Amino acid sequence: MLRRLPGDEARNLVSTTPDTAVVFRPAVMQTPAIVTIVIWLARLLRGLIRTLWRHPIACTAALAPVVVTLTYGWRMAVVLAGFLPALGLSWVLLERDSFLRVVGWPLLAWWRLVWVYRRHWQPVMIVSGLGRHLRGRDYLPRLVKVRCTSWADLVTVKMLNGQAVKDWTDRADHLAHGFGARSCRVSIARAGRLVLTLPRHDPLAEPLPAVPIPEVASVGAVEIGRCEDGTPYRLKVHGTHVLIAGATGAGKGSYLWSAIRGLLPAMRAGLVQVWALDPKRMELSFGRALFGPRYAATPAECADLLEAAVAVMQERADRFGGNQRSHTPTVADPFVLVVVDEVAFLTAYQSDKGLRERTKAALATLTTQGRAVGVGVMAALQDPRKEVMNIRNLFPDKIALRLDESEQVDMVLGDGARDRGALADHISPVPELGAGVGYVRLETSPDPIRVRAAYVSDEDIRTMVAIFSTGRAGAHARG
Ligand SMILES: Nc1ncnc2c1ncn2[C@@H]1O[C@H](COP(=O)(O)OP(=O)(O)OP(=O)(O)O)[C@@H](O)[C@H]1O
Repeated sequence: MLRRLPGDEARNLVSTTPDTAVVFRPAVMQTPAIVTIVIWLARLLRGLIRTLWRHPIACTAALAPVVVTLTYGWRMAVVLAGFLPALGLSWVLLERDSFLRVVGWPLLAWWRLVWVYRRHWQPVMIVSGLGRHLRGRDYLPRLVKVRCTSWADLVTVKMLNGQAVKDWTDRADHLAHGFGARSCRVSIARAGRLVLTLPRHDPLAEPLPAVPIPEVASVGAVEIGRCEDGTPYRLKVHGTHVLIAGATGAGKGSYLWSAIRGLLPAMRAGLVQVWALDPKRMELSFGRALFGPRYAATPAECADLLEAAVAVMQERADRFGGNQRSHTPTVADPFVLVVVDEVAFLTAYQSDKGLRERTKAALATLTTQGRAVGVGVMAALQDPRKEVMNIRNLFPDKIALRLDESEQVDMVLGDGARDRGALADHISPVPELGAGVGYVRLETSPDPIRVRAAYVSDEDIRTMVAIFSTGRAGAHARG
């Protein structure tokens, strides 16, 4: 008690047992001044060593002028003060990335630590309920360190003993606005430690032009757009099935077309076939020449085409059985990607029950058995409810674009995805800002990542058709 209560507060604490006149008053011992001074000096020393250890660059920048002045006189300090900015400027101009990595981001991190996070830590923790103020003392989670990247602050915190990750994910909004960020994503660093990702600006706010068509035929992961950290976003299509959910105008088309664009050289080489189901006739019909006879628009044609894909799948399964367990695309056995725009129209909205059941059965068969024999499904839909799409869990990879309701996020990405920062219901409905922006949760990681697909314009699709039919890849590859 003596250690925990500041000043003489302990002296005023009295307690009684109920219904008696017995009074307990704690004994207060005066600590000798020398002990207090030694403790404060030890703390000061510890603080200094910790600051030097954690912020070597900032400390060097602050101490160097003093050391130079004391050692070589003030003239040398002035000469260096004029020389160093020129050196720094040359470094920035010649090697910007290394300058930012070594000097820029650590300095910014130090500034943000002092000016934003330390300054607001106590009030934000207390008001959000993540810290407690008990009997004159603050019990706060520990702010361990701040790192800066080009677009976000990564704040490592040590939770209070007894706190759960959910306590933090539930307060992501408090944290974001408390520290002046648009959003806050919570991920686990290790037991008891979390990393809060607080964006300083949105690197995906500008639409991206279509990704150049690859030079080489490949069935590997296709570049679709960009991730929030600026790295290319590559979507695996071979050996999986992909479901893309988003409200009308969310930009589902740009995912379908970017995937087809990335596969174009492989389509020309005969290693990939794209089978297109276009019940709305507004999306895939634009590049119809790419699909040849494997294009369907009416519900009956769609059911027939899906059953044809099932037949290919079963024929391959019979042939491969006992010989090979995975598929390598060849001209004889190309990778078949069945692309379905607005799959709910076929599985829920169409009136013909017979066709509906045939479609559902074929889709379920393809998504459960297709990936090992080189048949994949990439489907887009607006409404992710189970009544509309009861096989959504058969798609290993899912992408949530702008959604109308917060509950729909977990329906698409799985339980807890929204708590972990997949705020698909907050994506802007303004096409320039939000179309093509989405959250992806990969099989290997529970933390959703924010991405934006490149926009494939009508002109880009026309170019793709020209390349595919005339073979002028080189002329248009960067088009
Ligand atoms: N990746 C993108 N980047 C920027 N703008 C985009 C992107 N994708 C689409 N848009 C814009 O948003 C509009 C709607 O896109 P799109 O038709 O692909 O949405 P959708 O989700 O397929 O909608 P619907 O379900 O109604 O067909 C496009 O006309 C375009 O202007």
